[in-house]
Amino acid sequence: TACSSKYVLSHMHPMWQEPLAIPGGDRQSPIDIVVRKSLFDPHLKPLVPAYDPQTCQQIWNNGYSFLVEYDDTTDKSTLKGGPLEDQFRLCQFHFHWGESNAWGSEHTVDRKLFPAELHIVHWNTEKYDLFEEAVMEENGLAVIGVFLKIGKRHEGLQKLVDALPAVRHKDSTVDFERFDPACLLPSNINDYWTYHGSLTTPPLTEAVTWIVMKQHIEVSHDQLAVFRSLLFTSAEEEVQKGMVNNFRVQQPLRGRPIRSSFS
Ligand SMILES: Cc1cc(=S)c(O)co1
Ligand SMILES: [Zn+2]
Repeated sequence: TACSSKYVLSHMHPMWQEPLAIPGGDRQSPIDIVVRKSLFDPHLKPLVPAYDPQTCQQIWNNGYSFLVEYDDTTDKSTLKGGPLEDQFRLCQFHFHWGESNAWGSEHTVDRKLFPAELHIVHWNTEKYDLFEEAVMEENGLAVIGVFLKIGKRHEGLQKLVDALPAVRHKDSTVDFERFDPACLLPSNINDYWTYHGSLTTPPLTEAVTWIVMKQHIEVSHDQLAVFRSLLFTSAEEEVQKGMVNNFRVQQPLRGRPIRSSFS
C-alpha cells in the first residue's frame, strides 16, 4: 500500500544514526508532555475514528518495527475530528518498545516512561493524493499515540501476537486480515494531548499532528515478550539482533504549545 512505501521506511535500520541537523528541526518528536504546561482547548472536538477491518492487508517487519498495513486506496478507514481540520486515511499501525518493562515508549508524561507505545498512522487525503506526498508536508499526517502498560492480557491484540513469529526477520511479510485497530484504543478516546511534531523515524519530517491518548491500554508481559522475539536483522545476516529499544530519544519542545482536550 502507498503508506508502506518502501522509500519512506525502507532505509530505516536499527538504532539508525540520528542525523546531525534536521531541516527546520524545531518541531521534532517525541517529546515529554509536561501536564501542567499543557493548555485545555475547549474547541477541540471528539475524535472520530471509523475503521473498516476489511481494509487490513498484511504485517511487515521493516527492520525497525512491525507495521500492520491497511489498503489506503479508498476512504473506507478514516480518522477525523479532534484537532483535525481535514479527513485522514488509515494506512498503518506499529509499536515502539523497550528490552525491559521499565522503558520503551517514545513520548513520556511528566517524564513517566511506559513499556511500549502504539502509533496509528493516517494521512491527509483532502490535501494530498499519496502518502509519499503527505509525509513531506506540514499537515500531512495524523498519528494517534497510545501508551501500553503491563497488566492483563489484551484479547484483541492476541490475534496479532500469534501472527508475529511469521515476520520474525527484517523484510518478511505475512497476510493479515480483518483486524480492527479500534480494539487497541483505550475506552476513553476523548481525553488526549495534541501538538505538532514529526515522524520519530527517518525521514523525521515535521508532518505530524500528534494525538496522544491520556488513558493507556494494558497488555500482558507474555504478549510484549513476543514483540521482543522479533529481529532487526534479515534471515541472511550472520549476527541476529533482537528488535528492542526501537524508540527515538526525546526532542526539545522549542516553545511549541501542547493542547489538552480535557481540563
Ligand atoms: C510514518 C511513520 C510514522 C512513525 S511515528 C513511525 O515510527 C514510522 O513511520
Ligand atoms: Zn512510530
